[in-house]
Amino acid sequence: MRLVMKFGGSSLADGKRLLHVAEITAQMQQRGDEVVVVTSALGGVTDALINVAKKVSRVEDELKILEATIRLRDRHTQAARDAISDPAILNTVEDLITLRMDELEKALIGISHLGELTDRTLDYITSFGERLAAPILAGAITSLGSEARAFTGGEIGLITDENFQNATPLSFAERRIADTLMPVLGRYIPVVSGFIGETERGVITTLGRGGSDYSATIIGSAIDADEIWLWKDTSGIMTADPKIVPDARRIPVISYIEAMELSYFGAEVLHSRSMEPVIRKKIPIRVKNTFNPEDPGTLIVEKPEKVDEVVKAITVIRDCALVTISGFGMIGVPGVAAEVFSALARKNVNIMMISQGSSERAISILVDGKDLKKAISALESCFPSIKKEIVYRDDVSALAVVGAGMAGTPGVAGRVFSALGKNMINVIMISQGSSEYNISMVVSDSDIERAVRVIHDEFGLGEEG
Ligand SMILES: Nc1ncnc2c1ncn2[C@@H]1O[C@H](COP(=O)(O)OP(=O)(O)O)[C@@H](O)[C@H]1O
Ligand SMILES: N[C@@H](CC(=O)OP(=O)(O)O)C(=O)O
Repeated sequence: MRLVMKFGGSSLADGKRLLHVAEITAQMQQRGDEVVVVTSALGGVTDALINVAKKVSRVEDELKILEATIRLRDRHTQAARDAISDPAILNTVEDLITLRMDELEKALIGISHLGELTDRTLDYITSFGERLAAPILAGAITSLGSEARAFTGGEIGLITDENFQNATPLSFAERRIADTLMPVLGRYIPVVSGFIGETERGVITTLGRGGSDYSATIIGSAIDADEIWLWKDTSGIMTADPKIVPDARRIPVISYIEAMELSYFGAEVLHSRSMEPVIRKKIPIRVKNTFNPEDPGTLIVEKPEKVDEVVKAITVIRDCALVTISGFGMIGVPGVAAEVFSALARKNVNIMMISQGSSERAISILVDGKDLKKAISALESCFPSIKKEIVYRDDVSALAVVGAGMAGTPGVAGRVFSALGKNMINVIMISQGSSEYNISMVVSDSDIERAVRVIHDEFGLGEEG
C-alpha cells in the first residue's frame, strides 16, 4: 500500500516517542508498503518559538534568546540521543541540530535588534521546529535499518503563495511533489517537515497552525496515496474533545464534509483545509492513535455506508470575540452586509460566524480573538455617513454540533437549545448553514465546557452505540 503517515507534536514529544514512531514506520516499510512520513515539530516547540520571537521583538533581551536556544538545543539533542542508536548517524544529526540552532539564534538576535516581527519572519522562526524534527526522525528510522532521508516542504516541491502564516500551495505544487517523491518510493522513506512550504523565490512559508495535516493531504494527493494516516494522541476523531468530555467516544467512520465542519470548528483535531486535496481523489484518511496503533481510529471517506447518529460530534473554538455594529440608518440600506464583509476582508479578518437581525439594524460577527482590534477598526470605517454603534465582547467561544444525520431531521435544533436552556446556559448567537450539517453558536467562555457536556449527554454520544 502507498501510504502517507503524519505524526503530530504529541507523538514526537521526546526521544522515546520518536523511537516508537520510527519503529511503526520501519515496520510498515518492511511489510512492503511505500511510505512517506510527514512530521510536525516536537510537542510544544512551535508555541515556544512563537513566544520567544514575540518577546524579543518587543524587548531587546539577548539573555532570553540564549536561554530559549539552550533549552531547545538540549531538548532536541537529548531526543536524538534517545532515538538514534547508531553513533555515526547520531553524530551527523547532532551536527545538524547545532547548525540549525546557530541559525535560529542569529535570527532571534536580528529580530531583537530590529524590534520588528513580520509574518514572513515569524514563518522562518516557526519553521525550525519541523526542520529539527524531520532529521531526528529520519536518523532514528535509518538507525533501525530502514533507510530514511529528511526533506523540507520546499525541497520536495511544496511551493506556496506569499501569504505568510497561512500559505496556500500553488497549482503546480502537486506535480513538483510527484516528480520529487515518485522515483524514490519503496527505495527509501522520505521524512518531510510538515507545516512548511516555500515561495517560488525560496522563502520559507507556513500553512497555518496545525498545518502538518494539510502537508500530509497535499502529499497524499500528489502521489495518489492509497491512504493517509494522521497519527495523534487520541483514538481518532472523538464525539467531543476528550479533555472536555471524558466519556467521549471514538467515531468509527465519518464523511469528508463532516470532518471539514469539525476541523473548521475544531481546528485542533484536524487542520481546516486538510480535506481539500483529497476530496477530489477520494483518498481515505485515517486518524490513528500513536499510543495504541492497533486501535482502528477514525476512517474519513466520501460517504459512510450508513448514517446512524443524528449528531456525530461537538467541537469548540475558544478565544473568540463577538463584534456588533448597529444603527437605525442601516435599516433597508442595500449593501450593508457587503460593506461589512469588504471592510473586514481589507484588514484580512476572517469571519467565523455572522448573524443579522431581520430588521438589518444590527450585524454581529464572530472573529478570532486575536483579530478583535482589526475588526473594530474595519467596522469603524464602514458607513461613514451613518450614526452607528460598535460593541464587542472578547470572553466568548464558538460551539458546533456536527452530523450528516441532522439534515432533514426536524427537532435537532430544538433539542440542542432546550437542553442548554434547561441547564441555564445562555446562547449569545446562533448560526445554521442551509446544509444542516452544522448548528453553531456562541456562548460565554465560562459556559463552553458545560455546554459541550450538556449537548453530548442530550444526544447520548457517550453511550456505546
Ligand atoms: N473531536 C475531537 N476528537 C479528538 N481530539 C479532539 C477533538 N476535539 C479536540 N481534540 C483535541 O485534539 C488533540 C489532537 O489534535 P492535535 O493537538 O493536533 O494532535 P497532534 O499534535 O498529535 O496532531 C487531542 O489531544 C484533543 O484534545
Ligand atoms: N507544529 C505546527 C504544525 C502542526 O501541525 O502541529 P501538530 O501536528 O502538533 O498539530 C503547529 O503547532 O501548528
